[in-house]
Amino acid sequence: MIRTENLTKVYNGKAAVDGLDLEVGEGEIFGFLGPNGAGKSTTILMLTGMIEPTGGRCLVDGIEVAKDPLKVKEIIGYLPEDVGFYGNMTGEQNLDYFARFYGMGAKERKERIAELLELVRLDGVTQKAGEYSRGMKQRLGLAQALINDPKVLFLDEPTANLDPEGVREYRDLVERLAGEGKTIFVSSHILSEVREVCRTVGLLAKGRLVAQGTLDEVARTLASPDGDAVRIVVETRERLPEIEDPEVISVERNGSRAIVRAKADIRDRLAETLFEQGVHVRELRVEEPDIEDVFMAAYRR
Ligand SMILES: Nc1ncnc2c1ncn2[C@@H]1O[C@H](COP(=O)(O)OP(=O)(O)OP(=O)(O)O)[C@@H](O)[C@H]1O
Repeated sequence: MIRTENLTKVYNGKAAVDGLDLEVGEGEIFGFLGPNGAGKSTTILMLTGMIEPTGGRCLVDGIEVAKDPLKVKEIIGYLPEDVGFYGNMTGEQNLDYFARFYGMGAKERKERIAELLELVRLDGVTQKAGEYSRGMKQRLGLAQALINDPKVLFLDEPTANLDPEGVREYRDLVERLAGEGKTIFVSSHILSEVREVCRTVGLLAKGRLVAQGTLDEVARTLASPDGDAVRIVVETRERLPEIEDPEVISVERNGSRAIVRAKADIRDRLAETLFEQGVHVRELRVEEPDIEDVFMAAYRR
């Protein structure tokens, strides 16, 4: 549903986004992670047709964004990092103003806006948007992003201004929208945020994609200098014998426990070998890396 090919944006001779190849499937909730300044917003601006790439291209639902930005805008919703509204108009009036750009008739606008205000829990709010708290602005931004019932939703740091209750409601909403078949692309520098809602992630650092896949896959790739080596924890009653297996990279012993680093998950074979040698296995499991740790390390790279 979303694809970038060698996507690049250069500002003042420096690449903010550097040869990005991304692929996000239909109905996915994709988390675009990276520290401040990694190039997340710049990528989203290119994907939503707000700025043009210096090189490469991006496609949304098969449409090349730079060639047909208006067509793309019809099928996407976008919540920018800093949402701006007309301060002297209510939330409803702001949405109505925005909805007109989509050529919606008065009746359709009224119904859709009422539905959206309820969805983001701003129904019944009569204040002008200029008096809104940051969290309320964020909610109104989300309603605005949904006005055209988009197929693809781009959310740039959507929880930045929300309180815990707001974050919980936002998560429920994202799940619900994904349940309707929408593709959701969320950028964040907060791992725990992405971890809650996203099935797949891409990690960006200095404009480059460091890893992509499920969170576990990404964590494993980052954790291990030899790519996707599997760490197997083995605890045995007897001393662990030498392991002769072509897939084994190294064995680190510590008393009755050992960490076996292997090119693949060889637990079944290992269990059989140890059984044949009369060694009693107490524990045999794949050690999942601590995600927080590996991401922090990747951020610092
Ligand atoms: N309009 C611009 N002109 C010049 N440089 C820019 C411009 N926009 C972004 N940059 C630079 O590009 C790099 C990436 O910025 P970007 O805002 O895309 O990062 P980000 O990952 O979204 O970070 P943040 O979470 O802080 O928004 C930064 O070094 C930034 O200074």
